Amino acid sequence: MTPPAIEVVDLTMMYGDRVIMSDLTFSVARGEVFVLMGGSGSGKSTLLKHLIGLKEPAKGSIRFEGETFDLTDDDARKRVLRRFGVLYQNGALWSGLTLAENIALPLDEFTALDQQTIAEVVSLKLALVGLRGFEDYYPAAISGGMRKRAALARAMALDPAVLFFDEPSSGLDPISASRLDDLILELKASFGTTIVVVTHDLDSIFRIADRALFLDIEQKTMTALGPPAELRDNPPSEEVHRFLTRSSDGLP
Ligand SMILES: Nc1ncnc2c1ncn2[C@@H]1O[C@H](COP(=O)(O)OP(=O)(O)OP(=O)(O)O)[C@@H](O)[C@H]1O
Repeated sequence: MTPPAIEVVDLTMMYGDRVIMSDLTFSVARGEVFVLMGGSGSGKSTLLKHLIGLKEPAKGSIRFEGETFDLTDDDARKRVLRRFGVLYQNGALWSGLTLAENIALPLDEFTALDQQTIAEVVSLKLALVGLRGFEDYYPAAISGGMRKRAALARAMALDPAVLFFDEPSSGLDPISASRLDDLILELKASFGTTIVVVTHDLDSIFRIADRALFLDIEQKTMTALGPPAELRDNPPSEEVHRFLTRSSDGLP
């Protein structure tokens, strides 16, 4: 049997002596859109850091396609990281580089492709996110939504097995945010990419998530996991009910 994309077993996350969350056990299936949700400060970004190997579990384990992260083995760690694409909250494109140069960076670093081929891959990735012809633009010359999409093209450069998004809709107007959701669904449908998204945004959660995990800040553990509409209709706790039925523009 093929292992799940990501398998988390009995994870405890800590900063210093402070426990953020404990007893987290869940799997992300290959090809699903999996949302990490919860109130502000519940530990969503911290969990994302654990999943991409930036932070070591205080307890428990995380496997990627059956392989454990060995943070002490640099080569093994790079091999796993190369299979991930990460889209950080602030996009983080290099402002002094054109979009083409930004997207070429991971290809230069991790592949032996020649410059002509890299240019072709770059154009392909830009076309994929609706930015055909924007190769020579600098990030400052395009809109916030376009910058996010360009950052997505860069995260897709190495054809990742798993794409991680940290609050993709933050700072975007509703139309640009909805366009990004469309893209997430397209990537899932066209490439079968496994996609893990941290978000507060209810519209987005109901639209894109196959399953969502709820981190409860009071209980310091996960208290719900399932398709968001099912969790809304049969909430396992008052917190989950409140979170999924609040007015969509307010935070819990
Ligand atoms: N580097 C750090 N050192 C110490 N504590 C931290 C650090 N980063 C986050 N925390 C704390 O860990 C808890 C979880 O933070 P985290 O950013 O993961 O939550 P979040 O659910 O992503 O919040 P938000 O939705 O507001 O982004 C918070 O109490 C935060 O103050």
